[in-house]
Amino acid sequence: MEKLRNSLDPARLHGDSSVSETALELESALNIQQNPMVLIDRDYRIVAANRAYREAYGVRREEIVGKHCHEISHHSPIPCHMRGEDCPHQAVFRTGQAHEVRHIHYDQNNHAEHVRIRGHVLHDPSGRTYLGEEIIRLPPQDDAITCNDLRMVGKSPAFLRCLHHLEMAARTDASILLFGESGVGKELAAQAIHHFSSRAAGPLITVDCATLPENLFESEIFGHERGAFTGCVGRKLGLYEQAHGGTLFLDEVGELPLGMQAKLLRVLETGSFRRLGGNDNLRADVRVVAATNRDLRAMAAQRHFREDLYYRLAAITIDLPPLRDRREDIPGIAKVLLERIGRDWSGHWTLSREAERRLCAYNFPGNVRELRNILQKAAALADGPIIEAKHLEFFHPATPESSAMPSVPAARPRPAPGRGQCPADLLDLLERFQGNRRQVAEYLGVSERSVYRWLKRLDRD
Ligand SMILES: Nc1ncnc2c1ncn2[C@@H]1O[C@H](COP(=O)(O)OP(=O)(O)OP(=O)(O)O)[C@@H](O)[C@H]1O
Repeated sequence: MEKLRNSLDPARLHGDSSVSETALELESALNIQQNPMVLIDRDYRIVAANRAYREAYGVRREEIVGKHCHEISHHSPIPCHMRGEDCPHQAVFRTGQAHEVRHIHYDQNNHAEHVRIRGHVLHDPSGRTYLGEEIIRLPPQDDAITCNDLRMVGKSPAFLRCLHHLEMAARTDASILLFGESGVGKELAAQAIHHFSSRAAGPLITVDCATLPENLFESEIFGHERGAFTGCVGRKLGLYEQAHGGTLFLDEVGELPLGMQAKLLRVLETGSFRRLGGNDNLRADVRVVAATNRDLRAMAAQRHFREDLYYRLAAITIDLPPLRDRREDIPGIAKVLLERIGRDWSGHWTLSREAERRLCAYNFPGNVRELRNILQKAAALADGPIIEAKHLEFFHPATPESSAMPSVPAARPRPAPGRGQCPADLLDLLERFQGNRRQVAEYLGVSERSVYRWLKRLDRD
């Protein structure tokens, strides 16, 4: 870096005559780096690039020096932060701090690859700042995170920004609150955090707060000793203790009744607990990730959620964008979901161009879960391997062009299904009520917890 710094002589860099000579000198300094590296000025112009960079992107020196970085790596006429991406250039020149992001870069043949970019801050002798971008190329299988055969797919700026936040947050040991609509991928995001964290080799334990019965809360979370209550045989480790050395995922934390919130807060604050019927104060080393589709701050203002618990859970908050705000991801996710359906049903389906266009225009109130539902039905209806537009059944065929959503039919309560039974058309109802589980529950005359439990079961089937 020192050699590089010395080469950054402003008189030579910005003088007319010796730019290429200086670029060559800088380039030889950059060649010390094995990873592709490029030096960029405040105006997004490439000042020099090392050999590894030129080879990775299939470009000659004369083709890139003096060009805008976004033209070369993103094939875009505008800087990537203007397209919604987290841009190291912005961060370095605004804050003067090093910055790391995950992006998709394109080579000369328009081949996309996932990269991690480390943006270093460099100063020339007169104090002028430059961005030194070191590019770490990620292996192809890293374009999706594989967790228990579930893949988190996407390449839109909104998705990449979210993925980047998940990765950065995962590296800390702080508690993380994931916020997003139903079906948007919060559980997958929690798995991704665990996977990226230093606790990845430890357990990931999920607590479905929406379905945990109040009377079993303590024994489920803290465990119990033998004979702690009538009918209790043997000792049981609680979920909190089981998560020792790993991550505890509190799904649907907004559904937790106030009484349980107080008990949860106590263990999160002290890190210590007792099994039911036990006398020992035990400790577990646990990182907490929570998820909700509720506005917990508004709930706290109405005293439906404890404010102190909110702050304990939300050291870092990450919003997961709804699918309609990242439409570019729809074809890629649909492809992966169809592959999965094909594996499960021993078949093979792809989308016709028109079917893909229709999907990309749809609003998806139920997000990725709804997309999967639509594709499953379409695969069942298709009489060959190609899914046509006519096979796609939308409850809300609203498109961005006709953005007014048709109103939801009047929610006259329907007789509840058999006790504990999941109605066959649950996913259709979810679509009809625009992903609103509370309205589905009211319509069915069951608790929201039941709807949540059925949905989770469907995800696992
Ligand atoms: N980016 C993605 N790529 C591929 N599949 C996804 C993605 N996001 C979500 N899914 C799939 O969509 C379904 C719903 O995801 P998930 O259960 O994580 O959503 P959620 O936000 O936790 O929903 P809820 O709030 O209703 O619990 C799952 O089958 C999941 O595998």
